[in-house]
Amino acid sequence: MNLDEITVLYTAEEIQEKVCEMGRAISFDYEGESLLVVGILKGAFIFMADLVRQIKLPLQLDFIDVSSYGNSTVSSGEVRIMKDLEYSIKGKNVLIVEDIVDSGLTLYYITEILKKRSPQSVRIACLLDKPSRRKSPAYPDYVGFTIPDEFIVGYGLDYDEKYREYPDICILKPSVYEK
Ligand SMILES: O=P(O)(O)OC[C@H]1O[C@H](OP(=O)(O)OP(=O)(O)O)[C@H](O)[C@@H]1O
Ligand code: HPA
Ligand SMILES: [Mg+2]
Repeated sequence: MNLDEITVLYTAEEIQEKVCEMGRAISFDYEGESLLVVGILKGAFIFMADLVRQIKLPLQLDFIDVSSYGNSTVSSGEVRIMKDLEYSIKGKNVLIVEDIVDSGLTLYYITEILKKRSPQSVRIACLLDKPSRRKSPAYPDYVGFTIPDEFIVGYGLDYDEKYREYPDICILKPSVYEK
């Protein structure tokens, strides 16, 4: 990892504080109910691991893997399911957990698919929201940080599969990908 390529936007401590806040809000809103938490691989895996430990409700986990970016910083515009959910979501309260909503295409595609499977409810929790780049209607219910139009890495987010393990949320310098 080359630290000259990145600038810290939110530290690991700031992220934990925000994730605790989101966990409290979700626990409050669904009090007395149970949740099926659906993580979108791979980017959401770290956020999901931290978030579920802050949700004080009975819950189950499942994962779906879609891809639209490949090794680029711009969405290809085409979303493909690489791995579907293991369990039925019929009659369940589904909470989709996503690391970032950028063009909104991934989330729009996934919510449309899941809504057709007769869940009791579908809500979305995303850590980062980049509304300036939206191309599809995607309305997250729980948002951690609203961020500017920068390419972000760290805390699960990658550029060309690098930086996912970095503990802070960072801006990737454009000189890295504008070649
Ligand atoms: O709002 P959008 O423009 O669709 O972008 C957001 C999606 O793009 C990234 O995933 P990606 O498809 O790169 O796969 P990954 O999670 O495995 O990194 C990110 O994790 C979100 O899932
Ligand atoms: O800013 C981003 N960083 C990493 N992955 C992404 N996928 C969409 N936007 C981003
Ligand atoms: Mg993703």
